[in-house]
Amino acid sequence: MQRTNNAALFIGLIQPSRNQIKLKISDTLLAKRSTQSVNIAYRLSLIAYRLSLIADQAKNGHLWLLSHFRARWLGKSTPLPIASPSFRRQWHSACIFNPSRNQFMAKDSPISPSADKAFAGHTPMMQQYFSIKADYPDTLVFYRMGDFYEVFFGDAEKAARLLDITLTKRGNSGGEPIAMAGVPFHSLEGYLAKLIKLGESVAICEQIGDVATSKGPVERKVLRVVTPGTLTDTALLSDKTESMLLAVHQGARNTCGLAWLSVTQGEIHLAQCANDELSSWLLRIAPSELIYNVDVSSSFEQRLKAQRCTVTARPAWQFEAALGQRCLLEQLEVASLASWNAQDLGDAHAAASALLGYAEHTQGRNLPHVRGLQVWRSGELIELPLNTRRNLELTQTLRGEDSPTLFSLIDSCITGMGSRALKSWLLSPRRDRSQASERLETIAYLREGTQQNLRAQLKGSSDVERITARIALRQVRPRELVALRYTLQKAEQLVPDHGACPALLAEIFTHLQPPKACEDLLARFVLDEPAALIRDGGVINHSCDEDLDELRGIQTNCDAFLLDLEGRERERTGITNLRVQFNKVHGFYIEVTQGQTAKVPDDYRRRQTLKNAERYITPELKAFEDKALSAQERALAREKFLYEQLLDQLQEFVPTLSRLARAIASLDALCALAERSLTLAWSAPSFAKEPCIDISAGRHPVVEARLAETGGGAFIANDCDMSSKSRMQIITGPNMGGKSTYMRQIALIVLLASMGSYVPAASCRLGPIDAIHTRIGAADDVANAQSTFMLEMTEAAQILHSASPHSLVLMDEIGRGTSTFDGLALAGGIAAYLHNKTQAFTLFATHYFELTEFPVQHHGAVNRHVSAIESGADIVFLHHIEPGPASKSYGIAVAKLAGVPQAVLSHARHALSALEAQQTQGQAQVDLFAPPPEAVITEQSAVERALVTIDPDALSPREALEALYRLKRLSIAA
Ligand SMILES: Nc1ncnc2c1ncn2[C@@H]1O[C@H](COP(=O)(O)OP(=O)(O)OP(=O)(O)O)[C@@H](O)[C@H]1O
Repeated sequence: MQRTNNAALFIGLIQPSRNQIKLKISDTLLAKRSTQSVNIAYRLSLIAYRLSLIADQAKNGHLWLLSHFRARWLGKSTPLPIASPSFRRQWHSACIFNPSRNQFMAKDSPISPSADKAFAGHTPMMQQYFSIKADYPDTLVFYRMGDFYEVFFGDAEKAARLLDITLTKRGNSGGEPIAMAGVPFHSLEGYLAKLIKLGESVAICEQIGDVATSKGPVERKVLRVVTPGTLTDTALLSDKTESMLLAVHQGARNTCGLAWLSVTQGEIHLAQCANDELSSWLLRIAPSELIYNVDVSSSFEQRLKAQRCTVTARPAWQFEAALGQRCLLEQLEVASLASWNAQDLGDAHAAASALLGYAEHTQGRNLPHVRGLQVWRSGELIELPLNTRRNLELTQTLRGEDSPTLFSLIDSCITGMGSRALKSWLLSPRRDRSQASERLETIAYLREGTQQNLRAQLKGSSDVERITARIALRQVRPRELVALRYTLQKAEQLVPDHGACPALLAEIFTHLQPPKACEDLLARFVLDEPAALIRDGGVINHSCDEDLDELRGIQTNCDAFLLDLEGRERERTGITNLRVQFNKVHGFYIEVTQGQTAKVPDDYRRRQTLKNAERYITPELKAFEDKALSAQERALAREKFLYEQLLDQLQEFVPTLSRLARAIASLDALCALAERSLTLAWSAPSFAKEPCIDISAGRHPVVEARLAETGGGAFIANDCDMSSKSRMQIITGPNMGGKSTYMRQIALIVLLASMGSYVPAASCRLGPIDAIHTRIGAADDVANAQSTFMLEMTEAAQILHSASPHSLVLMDEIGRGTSTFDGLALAGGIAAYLHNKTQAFTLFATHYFELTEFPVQHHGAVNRHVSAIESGADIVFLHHIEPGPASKSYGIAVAKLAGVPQAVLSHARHALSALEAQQTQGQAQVDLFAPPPEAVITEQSAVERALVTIDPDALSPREALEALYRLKRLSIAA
């Protein structure tokens, strides 16, 4: 808790926002340590408790103490009465008075009296630093000192290492030189970007007091904490990716509550899931930062820590369902969560309480722009497990690059908002087709020419979504406001020129009405080309404030005034070479050469004597000097004041601007899909109720684009016809023939159709789909101690456990990671399981010829092969999928293509003939797919039969002993 110089005895609950209280108790009051003062403190604490407010200044001073008590009380059913003896006992057992701070502090507070003793020898400024740092023990504290942000001690060493800046030792505090490193204030953003990329968090501590008037160190305060999951600065964020903050709460009975948001978006997301579904949720949300309850089980914690993001434990009291529900109601300004059907999601509410608390803590204020809620339920979305995303190269290539991927191909959005919306559509397709159908209907409409106009008008639009969030958080920069103004002007022209349009588009257009008053306000207040930062001045427009105009007038009229004064003084004194001048050291002065000094009037006061001249000041010039010099400073202060006022006025437009931003994003994404469908000659898919994947002339969009780019020839389109009667394709054919490409293209077409996009095919009819699973290729996961084969089997096991008859499963060369017989046997077993039990739509590519026998006994399976022709020892790939099994594998021909030395090839050919001859001679036919014989069930033994009759709970000790003897006898007899 900050110390306060407030003269009042005490002020309680100064900021009654729901998850922050500032409980200020004046030093003088606490210094008395009287019964009265303690009682007041008790009373305030209790009010805080009764209002169920949570202080977010954990582990420090009173606020920590309150939360600590509160967490304990919550376990009890009755609240403690004011100043009851047990309250007193609790207070004294946990709290200690720290005389050097005039504060009660938690006994284990990092700034307890004992810790304070250690501060005693430090300079006042260092003491201030330590007290601030105590609130942010795990965060780098950037402490503003004039034109620099300084970091000290351990932080300095870390920052110097991470940022490659110089570590120095200066001065002396507490008997030791101070290790420090610093960065200039104007290059803060660059350094922050670097630290955030490395997963660090930074508390920005600014000078908030008046440097001129403060005695001792100027007052400083942490105004915001920049963490990887709560970024708002456009410079630190990727244009096309949201930075998500996720809170995870481990509930009772194997459930988890999830709450997440992007601080720059206006929406909170909630979900509840079973523990074993957590991984797929984490994958889908892809948080940049994850917070969890410090009390979770250690195995749960390990799972969370395995995430590739910043993971932080937060105090248990921050995860509380009742509080979370209240926070949500307040945040959304509603009386009930019923309209989202979210009133019973206790675990998610608990996560939401921590989420909102943490997000507000980092921003240093509440989040007025967050007004939307989206509840996600297991089973609503099509499952896209990690392997599927990776293998299908949806947003990243297998090498980890951003392109060429499916997303990079379809993302022709004009704005960052559009790209982000499109990415989330791609990665969160719904099982229910209504959303996809609406999008398809809109794309069809946009393809009729409208999209070109709209896209042209969207060009140059700014990121309204992020700017709006920054307005709400009062962090917006002047130039962002100008960009917003231009976008609002553009948005006015986005209104459709057509009458009837699809419902989705009509809804988008209703939100595309930019608030005219907001545009006018921006035009009136902000210069067309303002300075980058308000602190530099030159931001507020002319003629919108008289005081500012006057102050600016003084600065601009300075030259004219001085010339005028010079003329008048020359006339008055008769000194023709008299000059009025200015320098930074002495300010304004009148310079008279030594020979003319006798003519100087009485009201001239000497300012400086030079060899050849005297410099004077007059009362009039002094008055002007005061006015001119202070005018600049005052103009700057006035601009800052007016800017704050502007931000106040802009707050009322935040909800409209958020809606506008979402409308622009959706419109942009839909226009991009329309444009892509035209440019890449895609067609509209249709949806069916019965299970089917019926594609004619389907293409792999990324491979096709790549071939076109590199002049690698035309892509060969292929059909796929799967239904409940023909659910499995066994695909064989030469290496490089196109098996993987074919399988992947089917998955991509299914995904594109499910998100509501046109597809790279002549036609596509798609039944219900609940998941896309892939087992394609495998790289050793040495880091996780998994061999290629282990990984292959783990992935196969996951698919066999989770796939359903509505899933699409891609199995590429399963079993190849072990010996031929093991691999073949396993591949046969897996194919049979998928066919008989799972009954998923399965594309099963293999080099085991034996598996081409599979369809003979399994009527839901068919053979397909990729065609190739041999010409001498060479091979030509036709990439065409045809019915029936492949006749040969052409492995040696492909090796030749790859440039394997001739000697190796002849050796291989020779060995191959020998192996084939050996196989045809001595092989008895093995039925690979026959079910295993039933396990022999042996009869129960006498002991086992006797055991069944015993009910241990019903036995007395004596009877138990007798039973034991009886069992022993039976076992000897047997
Ligand atoms: N339908 C197609 N039209 C044109 N080129 C294709 C087609 N399918 C595949 N190719 C080309 O052939 C290359 C190899 O395809 P793919 O990896 O699918 O073969 P594969 O049969 O799975 O090989 P392997 O069995 O060795 O894994 C692709 O990178 C692509 O350049």
